[in-house]
Amino acid sequence: MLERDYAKISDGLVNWIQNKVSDAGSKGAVVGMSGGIDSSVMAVLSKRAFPDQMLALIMPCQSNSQDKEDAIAVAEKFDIDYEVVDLTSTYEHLLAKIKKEDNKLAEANIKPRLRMTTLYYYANLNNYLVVGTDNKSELTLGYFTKYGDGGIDLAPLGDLLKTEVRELAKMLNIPERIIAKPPSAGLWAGQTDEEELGVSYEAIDKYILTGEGPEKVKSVVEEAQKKSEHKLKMPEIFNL
Ligand SMILES: Nc1ncnc2c1ncn2[C@@H]1O[C@H](COP(=O)(O)OP(=O)(O)OC[C@H]2O[C@@H]([n+]3cccc(C(=O)O)c3)[C@H](O)[C@@H]2O)[C@@H](O)[C@H]1O
Ligand SMILES: Nc1ncnc2c1ncn2[C@@H]1O[C@H](COP(=O)(O)OP(=O)(O)OP(=O)(O)O)[C@@H](O)[C@H]1O
Repeated sequence: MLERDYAKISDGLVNWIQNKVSDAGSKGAVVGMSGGIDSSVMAVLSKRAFPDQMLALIMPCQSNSQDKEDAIAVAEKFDIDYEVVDLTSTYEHLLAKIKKEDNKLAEANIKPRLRMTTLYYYANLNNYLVVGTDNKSELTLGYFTKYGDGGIDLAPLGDLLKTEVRELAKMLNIPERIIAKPPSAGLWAGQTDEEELGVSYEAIDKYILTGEGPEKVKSVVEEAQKKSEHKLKMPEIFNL
């Protein structure tokens, strides 16, 4: 990986978030905290950017209770104002109304979309922006739910690879147990990113950085990238 000055990157990110929020005429930031590394980093940086105008939302949705405890532990360690909004019953109620057949991914993608809806409620209410947590590895692969965790106003970590976010997290003193957790979208019990993708973030990041790596990694990255191009664009418009 590239040698980087993570203290300088952290200061740059804080300054960037402040400028973007101010350019938008907004007053602060709302961040969803999952108990994972990316959102812990973004919550800590947003708190630095807006010490008194930053809210974290912890939104379990049939989630592992340890993740909620981890998110609360980070919020308390860094004195971050947070609310817990449990979306489980909302999710189950909606699914009971609309479900036609079993489809794990179609059902699971509703969870990040309910979180997005909730984040925007608080953003509207407080004149805050929704600060996302997607990193360069996820954006490159399109490994996020369209209009779910991809439905955000700012993507400050979008130029940092997953492995670089880990270095940034260490520099920010994010608790080790969060840094060490296997990355997971938490969409179903036992899901891990690396199992779903079939390759490790180390290998993915090396390939993104250098264009080199085993054939399997190349095909996973290139196919995912091609399949998800639409996720990073505005919807197609029929031009008159
Ligand atoms: N060419 C095209 N042009 C315009 N739109 C197109 C399209 N192809 C599909 N679509 C639309 O996109 C939909 C598919 O995209 P989407 O609904 O996102 O669904 P999809 O990409 O199938 O699933 C989301 C993936 O992201 C992963 N994820 C989700 C959440 C968080 C994280 C994480 O680690 O942080 C990872 C999740 O595990 C899963 O692998 C289609 O149903 C269709 O509506
Ligand atoms: N239970 C949750 N409560 C609040 N926000 C959540 C929750 N789960 C996911 N999110 C939001 O959606 C983003 C995508 O989360 P996800 O769990 O899919 O994996 P991730 O990209 O590995 O992020 P993280 O490392 O923060 O878990 C999170 O970073 C967070 O902002």
